[in-house]
Amino acid sequence: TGHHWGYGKDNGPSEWHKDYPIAEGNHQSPIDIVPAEAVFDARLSPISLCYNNCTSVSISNNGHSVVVEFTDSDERSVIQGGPLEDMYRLKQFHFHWGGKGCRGSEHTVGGKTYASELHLVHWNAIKYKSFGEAAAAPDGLAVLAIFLELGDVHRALHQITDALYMVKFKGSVINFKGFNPKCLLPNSLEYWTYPGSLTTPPLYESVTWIVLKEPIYVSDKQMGKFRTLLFNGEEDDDRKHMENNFRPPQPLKGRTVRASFE
Ligand SMILES: CN(C)c1nnc([C@H](N)S(N)(=O)=O)s1
Ligand SMILES: [Zn+2]
Repeated sequence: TGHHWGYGKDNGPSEWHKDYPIAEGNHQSPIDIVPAEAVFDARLSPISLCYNNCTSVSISNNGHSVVVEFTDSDERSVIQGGPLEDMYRLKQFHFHWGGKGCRGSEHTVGGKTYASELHLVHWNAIKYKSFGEAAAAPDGLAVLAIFLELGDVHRALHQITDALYMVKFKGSVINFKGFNPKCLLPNSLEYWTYPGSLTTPPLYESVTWIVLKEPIYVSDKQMGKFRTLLFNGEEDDDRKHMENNFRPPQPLKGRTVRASFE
């Protein structure tokens, strides 16, 4: 039904402000991170990720990305520390990527784009009772962003890319238990952090972004499997490969980006 947001010419990021005026707000994401302008903050403690007995539930194609959902009814997979005052529960992770061989990340670093960007989305379960409630609060969400750079094959990512053929169409969901996202982390947890928003509608300005400096490396073949996903549902004859599902950088509007490292 009706006109829905997406990444095409008629419903893409430049059009979103019509249905979501906050798109032109002062705390929008992603942004271009300029390392030389980031402020080192010695008070920033290390990020603490406790994903040990995390509980993935499913992997699905929501028509915008491929999403791995987690049970967020307890404290089994949480992030804390760093710029965060409270403990945030992992709800889901998903990716943004480009077309063959070209840019696909949402955040950029001094104008450099990466092939893809992984977002681990968490919500503040200390202060709020649900993701929806948290999503409406400035300190409600925390998204950990990890860049994917083209290089050698990433062994752990195979668990994800080998499942993609089963969620080819929008609306497909399959069981995906026992996946622990800590296998997708780079060696260093050094990061930049700034106050921003969801990068897809409803674009709520409720996200503390934590962007890791060190990328993980994945092969072009693995990235190619993301592009076999489709934006459309099985019944839709108008087949469109899922690619370039990223929002370009938005104005910084005077925000300070802090760095956990010198
Ligand atoms: C409702 N949830 C979990 C999300 N809503 N928008 C999301 C965006 N994909 S992002 N990129 O995480 O801001 S994630
Ligand atoms: Zn995202």
